[in-house]
Amino acid sequence: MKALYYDCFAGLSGDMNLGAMLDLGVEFEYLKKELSKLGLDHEFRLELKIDNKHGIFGKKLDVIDLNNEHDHGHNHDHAHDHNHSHDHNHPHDHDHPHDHGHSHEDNHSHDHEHLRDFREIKQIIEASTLSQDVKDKSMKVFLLIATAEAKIHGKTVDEVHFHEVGAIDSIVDVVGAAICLDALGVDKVMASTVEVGSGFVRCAHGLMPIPAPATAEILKGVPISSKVEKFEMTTPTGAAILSAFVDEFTNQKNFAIDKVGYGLGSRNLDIPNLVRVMLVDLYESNEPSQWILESNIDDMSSEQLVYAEERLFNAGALDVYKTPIIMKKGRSAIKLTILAQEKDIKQIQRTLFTETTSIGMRMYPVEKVKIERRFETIETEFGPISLKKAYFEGELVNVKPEYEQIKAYALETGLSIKEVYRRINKLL
Ligand SMILES: O=C([S-])c1cc(C(=O)S)c[n+]([C@@H]2O[C@H](COP(=O)(O)O)[C@@H](O)[C@H]2O)c1
Ligand code: NI
Repeated sequence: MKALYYDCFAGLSGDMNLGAMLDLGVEFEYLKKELSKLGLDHEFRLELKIDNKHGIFGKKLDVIDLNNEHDHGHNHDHAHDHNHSHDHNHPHDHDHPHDHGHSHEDNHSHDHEHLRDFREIKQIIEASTLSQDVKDKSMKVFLLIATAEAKIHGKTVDEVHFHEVGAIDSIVDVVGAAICLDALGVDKVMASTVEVGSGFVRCAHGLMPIPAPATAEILKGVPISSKVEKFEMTTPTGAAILSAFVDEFTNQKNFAIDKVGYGLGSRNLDIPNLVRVMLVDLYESNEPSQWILESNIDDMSSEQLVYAEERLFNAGALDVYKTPIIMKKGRSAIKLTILAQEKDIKQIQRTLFTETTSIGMRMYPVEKVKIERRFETIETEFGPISLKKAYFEGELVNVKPEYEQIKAYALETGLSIKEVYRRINKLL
C-alpha cells in the first residue's frame, strides 16, 4: 500500500508543504496549470527556489501576491486588527492602485487589503474547474481553519476572513496542497508528532502564544511536541493540512521508503527548518499498532472487576489480564492490563473509567511478534484432532493439539486428560 509520511520534527506551514510536494515529484508546471483553474492567475505568481538547510537541499515555494507587489506602503507584518470594522461585503473601499488587466466587475471582488471571507473562498473554489476531489479536499482544510478562527473570535464560520499573510497565499497553500495530494495518489497519509515550537508570535491580533490559538484549536487530538524555542513551527494552515489529510499519527516507521522530499521553511534554526515527506510502501503484514493500557486498582470487589473485564472485551480489548501487586503503604492491589488496537483506545478508556474505580492509566505502544502458524488435522484412536504448528524462520518450533478437543475426548472416554495427551503426543 502506497502512503505519504510527514516527518514534522520542524512542524509544518502551507509553503513548507508545497515545497515538499514539488520535491517529491509533483511537476511545478502541473501545479501551476491546476491552480490556474481557480481563475486567480492575475493575483499571484509562484516562485520555486532550490535551497538548503544545514546542507539538506529541498524546495521552497513562494507565493508572490501581485496585488501587494505593487502596493507600496502596505505592510503585511502588521496587517490589521481583528476588531476592525471592515465590511467585507460592501463594494471596494478603495480602488486598486494598479491596473492588472482585470476588471473589478470580476465575480471575485477583492479590496485593497485583500481580505476574503470564508463564503467568498467557498464560491471561488466551487466555481472553479478543479476536480470535485480537489474541491472537497480544499474545502475540508478551509473549513477547519474557518471553524477554529470562528470559535476563537466569537464569529460565525461565514464571517471569518483570511487576512494574515494575504488571502491569496492561503488559497494557493490550501488548494495547492489538495492538488498535490491528489496527484500523488496515495492510499493513506501518515504523520509523526507535530512540532509546534514555543514562545510568542506577532499576528494581526497582536502577540499570540505559540501554538497560535487557531493552530491549537485545529490540532486538538493530534500528538504535538514543543521542543523548538521561540519560534512558530506549525501555522494554522500547516495544522489544517495535517488535520484534514492525515489518517494516522504515528512515530513508528513500519514501511520501506520509495522517495523523500524536503520542503524548506523560511528561517534558519538550530535544527533544519524543513518538513521531510516520504512516499512509502507500507509492509503488507503491517498490523495496526497495539497498545498496553494499565491501571492499578486497590478498591474494587473481585466480582465487579470480572464484570469490568467482560465490558473491556466488549469494548474491543484484544486481551485483558490481572496481576496481583503490592502497592505503596502495603496495599494489595490488582494491576489490570489491557492489550488494544489504537482505534479502540477511546472506547476502552471510556469503559475503564466508567466501570472501574480507576481515574488514570498508563499507556504505551507495544510491538508484537507473531510467528507463522499452520493448522493440520490428524486421525487418532479418539477421532480427529487439530494441531497448531508454529514455525520460526521456516523451522517447526512448536506443535500443540487443540485443548478443547482433548478435553472432550477425556470426558467421553473416562480416561484422564494426561492419558489422552500421552497417547496423542506419541503420534506427533
Ligand atoms: O486564520 C489564520 S490563517 C490565522 C489565525 C491565527 C490565530 O491564531 S487566531 C494566527 N495566524 C497567524 O498568521 C500567520 C500566518 O498563518 P498562515 O497559516 O496563514 O500561514 C501565522 O503566524 C499564524 O500564527 C493565522
Ligand atoms: Ni480582520
